Amino acid sequence: MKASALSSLLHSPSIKLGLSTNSPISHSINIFPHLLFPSLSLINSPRTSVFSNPLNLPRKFHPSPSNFPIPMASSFNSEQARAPPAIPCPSPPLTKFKIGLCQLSVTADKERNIAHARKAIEETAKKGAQLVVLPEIWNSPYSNDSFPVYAEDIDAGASPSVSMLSEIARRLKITIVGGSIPERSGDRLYNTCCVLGSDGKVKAKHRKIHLFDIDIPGKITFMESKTLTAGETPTIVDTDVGRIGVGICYDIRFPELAMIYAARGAHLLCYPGAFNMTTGPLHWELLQRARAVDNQLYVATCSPARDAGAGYVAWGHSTLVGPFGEVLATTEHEEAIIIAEIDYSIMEMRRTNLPLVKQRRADLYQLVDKERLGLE
Ligand SMILES: NC(=O)CC(=O)C(=O)O
Repeated sequence: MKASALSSLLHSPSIKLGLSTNSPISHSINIFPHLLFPSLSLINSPRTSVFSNPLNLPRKFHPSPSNFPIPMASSFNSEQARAPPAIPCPSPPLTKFKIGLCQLSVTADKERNIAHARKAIEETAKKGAQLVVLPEIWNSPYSNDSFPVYAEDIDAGASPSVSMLSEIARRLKITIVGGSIPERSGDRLYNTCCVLGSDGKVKAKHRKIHLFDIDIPGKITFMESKTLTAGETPTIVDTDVGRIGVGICYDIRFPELAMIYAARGAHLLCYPGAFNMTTGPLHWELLQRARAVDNQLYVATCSPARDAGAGYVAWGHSTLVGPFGEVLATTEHEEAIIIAEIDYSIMEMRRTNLPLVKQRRADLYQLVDKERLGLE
């Protein structure tokens, strides 16, 4: 590369962003020194299929101090590993409380499902739970045929399911992460979770961001995108029991969402979810523990109970995982109410034991929260 071409590249805005560790979006753009200095790296680099080498990067590029200056530990700028910088976890309103996970049976009878959920929430609160979590799609069968039929217009106040949650949250003075229901908004349908505060108000509404489209021939094929529209925003909310990040089922497979919640100061992530008989045994617990241990926070999931005769058979196994990746409470596939204790002082202790936040290498990578940066 000629010196003048190199100079104009280095001074172009995109290259400046790529090289600056202080820029909030610097690491969302991949600029590699060997692309600027091809002679350093292209020696012995055979071209192969774009699939095995999608960025077409040279295969034999070995970063070394001579072509990649290694920063001193003090210049890692770990607080810059999140853009914008992570918000420290706020002091939660309480340190210890009981969470209740209602693994409910779901039928084709919506009125029965609502009455049944009401009873289960009452029972869970009686057992001391200050936070109650419901399953994904608890008022309707989980099927593309059912979603339009069972959908409710939450924003129009025409949702018997959310009205029930609101009434019971206010009466029992508890927080409810209301599983999810099919939501109708104009001509669109969403898979939506409402979080109810102890005053009965809807404090947050999360629309499933990642739609579950799966095709494993002979095992499971399901296309949520046939009927549903994806939500557009992460959802994090301050409640009487701490700062909660919400995802629905398939959302748990995307670590970036959980990382964004952690960077926004979440204490607890709640994922109402209905994994299935193919992916459930292998991935359900693994994903929960991964999200918890990576982010050093609590993760709670709540599934419908299994109905072997249903079109979509849920795995069950609602679970609470602690900030060290430990399973604190779980169940099998039948209907169940799980009561477990959350103690945020343990989370603080784990973060002191293993200070991942301070040890991040902002000089090598960065997570960009586009919503907080106003880049959406
Ligand atoms: N049902 C889902 O949204 C997700 C799921 O079952 C899986 O990811 O597997």
